[in-house]
Amino acid sequence: MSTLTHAVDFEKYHGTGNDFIIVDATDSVPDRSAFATTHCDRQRGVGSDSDGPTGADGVLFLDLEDRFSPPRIIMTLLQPDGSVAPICGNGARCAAVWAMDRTDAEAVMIDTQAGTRQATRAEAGITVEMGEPTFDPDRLPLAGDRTEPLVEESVEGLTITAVNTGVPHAVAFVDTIDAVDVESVAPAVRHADVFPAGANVTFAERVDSRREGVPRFRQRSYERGIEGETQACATGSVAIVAAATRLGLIESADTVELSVPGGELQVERADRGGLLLTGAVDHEFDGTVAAVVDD
Ligand SMILES: N[C@@H](CCC[C@H](N)C(=O)O)C(=O)O
Repeated sequence: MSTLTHAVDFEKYHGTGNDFIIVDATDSVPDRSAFATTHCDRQRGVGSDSDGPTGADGVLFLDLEDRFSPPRIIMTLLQPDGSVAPICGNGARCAAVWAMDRTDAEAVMIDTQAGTRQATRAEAGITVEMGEPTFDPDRLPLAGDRTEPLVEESVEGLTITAVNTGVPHAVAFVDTIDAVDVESVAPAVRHADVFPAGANVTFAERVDSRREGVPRFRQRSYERGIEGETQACATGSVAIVAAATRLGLIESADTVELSVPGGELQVERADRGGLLLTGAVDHEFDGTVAAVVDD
């Protein structure tokens, strides 16, 4: 057997700092996990001619089916550790722009392992359906035969509420988010026995509203699969809104603003149920990298 390499074109996008390498899924990448681990590396991964390596938070393999109206995309997110994430809210927004630029459509349907989500162009970027969060222990999942949701319990010394927003999140409300040493505190919770599939760990601080009647939180998230803090995490933003609503910290969430390290996100309740997330998307650069093919 010989080892060959095959050139793969990519485009690099970010949604409020959560950044992704986008590859057309019709391009042959036999080992997607290895491809993601290699090219997401922050020191040696993809980069632009001017800035050198940037790496990424993941690789989105997108299969565009433009015979449908609205066009559909089958989205598969490979993370830097080689795992597949069922959904990614910021990735979905990037995928939507990628598809809209190819089709001139203003709306697309995105098929993910967590369900189909519609994305539409909005004044502040892209709005994507995020579905209905659940606290159900079986659907999180939580370990054992637990029947009660995990709400404001101490796990590894951190008081958290567990919610699944397409992926599992442990949400901790804190007084001063800048004082949290995320990289020290989060890993034990992310790997806690109560989360058999692991969990993302999202910290939230309630801050003064900028718009009357619109609650506002600052957010920092430590992501499973990246094993570090990211600039934004959309499923985490939705998790904060769901947990804050359940705990009575906010009234029924018509609109909530989230300030993340990479920018601003907004969560709203959708007319047809579930939550919507809106935020900006930027196209960074394009390039070509190698995928290994065993012959
Ligand atoms: N960054 C994402 C979430 C990606 C999935 C997550 N790391 C997991 O493995 O659960 C977002 O914007 O939602």
